[in-house]
Amino acid sequence: MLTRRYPISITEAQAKINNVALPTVTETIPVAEANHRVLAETVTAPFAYPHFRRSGVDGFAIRHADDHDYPHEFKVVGNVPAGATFHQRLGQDEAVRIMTGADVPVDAGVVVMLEKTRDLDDHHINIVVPEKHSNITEIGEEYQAGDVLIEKDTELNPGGLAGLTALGVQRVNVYRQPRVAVITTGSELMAADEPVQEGKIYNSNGILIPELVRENGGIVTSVEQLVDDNDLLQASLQKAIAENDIVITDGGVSVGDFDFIGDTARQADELLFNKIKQRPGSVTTAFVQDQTLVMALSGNPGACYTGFYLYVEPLLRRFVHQATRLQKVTSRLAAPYHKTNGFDRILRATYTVEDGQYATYPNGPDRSGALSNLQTTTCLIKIPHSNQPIALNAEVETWLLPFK
Ligand SMILES: Nc1nc2c(c(=O)[nH]1)N[C@H]1C(S)=C(S)[C@@H](COP(=O)(O)OP(=O)(O)OC[C@H]3O[C@@H](n4cnc5c(N)ncnc54)[C@H](O)[C@@H]3O)O[C@H]1N2
Ligand code: MOO
Repeated sequence: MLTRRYPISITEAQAKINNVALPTVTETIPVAEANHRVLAETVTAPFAYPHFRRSGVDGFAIRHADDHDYPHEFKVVGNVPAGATFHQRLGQDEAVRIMTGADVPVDAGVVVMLEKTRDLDDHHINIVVPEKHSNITEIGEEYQAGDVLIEKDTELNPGGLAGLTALGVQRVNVYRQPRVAVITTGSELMAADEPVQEGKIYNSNGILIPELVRENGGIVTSVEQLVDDNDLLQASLQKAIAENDIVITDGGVSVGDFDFIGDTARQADELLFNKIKQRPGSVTTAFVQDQTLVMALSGNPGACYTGFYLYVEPLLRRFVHQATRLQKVTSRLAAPYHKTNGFDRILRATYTVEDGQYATYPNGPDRSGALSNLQTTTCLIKIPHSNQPIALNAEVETWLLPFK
C-alpha cells in the first residue's frame, strides 16, 4: 500500500536537521595533525613572544649612550650568531657583531645595519650614519604570557599551526570529527571493477558521498553497497547507527517495491521528514534512531549531490561548531530557464561576478538522474515553484559551493 508522505519546505527541512542536538566530543591531538581541525578550547601564550630581544637585521649592536656623532668608531668585542647569546656587558664605544634573529646583548639599544658600517681593521668598525629605528623586537612585542593565541571554535590552518608551534604549543584540544557511515543500496549497483552489465549501473554515489563527507570534515568509517534486501539493510543500519555519529543512506527511499528506507524512517525513534517540496531530491528523508541522525539521500545522482549540500554539509560543520561553508547570496539568473515546477527546483549552476553582482547560469541537465554536470557545478540556485516560467534576469536564491 502506498504510504502518504507529508512534504515540507526546504527551509523547514533544514531547520529540522539543525534542531537535532549533537554531542560535543573533543580530543587532544598533536599540532602537526591539527590542520583544519577546530579548537574546542582557547589557546593562550605560555610565555611572552618573542621571549628574548631579537635583532631584525645583520649588523652591529651598540649602546644607546653611544648612538651619536656619526661617523663614529667602535671596537668590536663579540659576535652573536642566531641561536647564540652574549652575556658580557658593553663598554663605551664597544659594538657586537650580530645576525638577524639573534639575542641582542642586554646593554645594546640599537642594532646598526651592516650596510651603514665600514670595517677599519679586524677589531674596529666605523658606523657611518645613524639608524632611525632600534631594529630590535622587544620581549613580548607580539604576545605577553597569557594572551590569547587562537580563540575556541576557530578552524586551524597552516598559519595558525605555525603560531602555536612558535609558542611551544605541541598539542591542542579540538572537536572530534563526525564519524560517518555510508550505505548505498540497490540491486542494480555494480562495483567499479566489474564488467559493465545490461540493466546495471556503477555505484557512482558510492564514491560521491564519501568524498563529499571527507571534503567537508567528516571521517568515513565504512562504505557499503547493499542489494535490495530489507534484512541486510536493517542489520547494516543497526551496526552503522551504533558505531557512528551520522549515517547516510542512499537510494531505496521512494515508493518502489524495494524502497525499504522510507518504512524504516517512519518506524524510527523520531521521523524528521520523509518528503521535501524540492526537485531534485523530493524523497530526501531524515530520522533519528538511538540518538544517531540518519540522512537518507536519493539514489538519483543529481538529487544525491543536491541533498548532500543542502542538508548534510551544514550538519557535518555543526558537529565541529562551525557554520556551513555554503555561501548564501542572491544572484541574477543570466540564462533562460523555461520549465515550470510544482515544487521549488534546485538547479546545478555556475556563476560569475559581473559589476559586483553574481550572475548564474543553469549548468546543463536539471534531471534528478543526471550527473554530467557535477564536476563543473559551482553553485546551486532555487527556482521557486510556480505555474509560470521564471523571468530571465530574475533574482534567485543561490548557494555558492565550497571546494571548487
Ligand atoms: N511512483 C513514484 N516513483 C518515484 C517517485 C515517486 O514519488 N513516486 N519519486 C521519484 C523521485 S523524485 C526520485 S528522486 C526517485 C528516488 O528514488 P530513490 O531515492 O528511492 O532511489 P532508487 O529508486 O534506489 O534509485 C533512483 C535512481 O538512482 C539510481 N541509483 C541508485 N543508487 C545509486 C548509486 N549508488 N549510484 C548511482 N546511481 C544510483 C538508480 O539506479 C535509479 O536510477 O524515485 C522516483 N520514483
Ligand atoms: O526526488 Mo526526485 O530527485 O525530486 O526527482
